[in-house]
Amino acid sequence: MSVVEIVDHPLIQHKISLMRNRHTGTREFRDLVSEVAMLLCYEATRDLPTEEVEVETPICLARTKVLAGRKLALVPILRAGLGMVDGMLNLIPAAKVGHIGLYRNEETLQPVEYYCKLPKDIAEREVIVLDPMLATGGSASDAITQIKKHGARHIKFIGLIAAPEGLKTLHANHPDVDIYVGALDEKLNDNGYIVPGLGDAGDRIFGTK
Ligand SMILES: O=P(O)(O)OC[C@H]1O[C@H](OP(=O)(O)OP(=O)(O)O)[C@H](O)[C@@H]1O
Ligand SMILES: O=c1cc[nH]c(=O)[nH]1
Ligand SMILES: [Mg+2]
Repeated sequence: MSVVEIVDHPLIQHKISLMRNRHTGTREFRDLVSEVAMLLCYEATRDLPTEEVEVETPICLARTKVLAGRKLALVPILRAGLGMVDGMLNLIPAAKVGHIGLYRNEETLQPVEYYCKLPKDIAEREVIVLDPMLATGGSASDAITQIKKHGARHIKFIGLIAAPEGLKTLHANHPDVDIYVGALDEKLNDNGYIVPGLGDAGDRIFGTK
């Protein structure tokens, strides 16, 4: 059974509220994206396997645990997913990073792919796909289909805010993928934006509007 989790930790709720505020500027917004990504990473990596090692502390020899060398890859969906990479790498610095470029056609809301560069050994890695916004779910679904075509079998998705439509579509298209989001919002508006949402995540991260 895959996981679909709304990680409504108080710190995440607080930081997402700051991000929703239209008066929050680019610099603060970017820091918040990174911080929330880090908090969601903590939850999404809870099931990573560990192994026992022996460590010499200043006091004695101790048997203790470290990560059991599972190889990870992060795949941000460009552009907005890029804002989540540094926060994730703070916690899992050994992860490789692939990139998938997608934008939504503003009229049809269908995702259009313009870039794909993944680690060569992606099929052997546990993959975490990153995108702050899960709106219709089309972009995340297409990105994961593309990653599966390259052989990856263990995939998780981390987003900051989801619409019910997006969560449903992603789960229906990829029932094997664990999904972690920081908030589940009310609905999509007629332009496919999440309500109440936070606006266009890419524009707010990069200051393009
Ligand atoms: O679930 P969906 O309906 O597919 O919408 C979500 C997508 O829309 C945004 O990207 P956008 O097209 O604005 O591109 P950008 O990141 O370059 O701004 C967002 O970052 C997701 O990738
Ligand atoms: O609300 C939305 C929907 C799609 N993409 C965004 O950046 N925001
Ligand atoms: Mg955008």
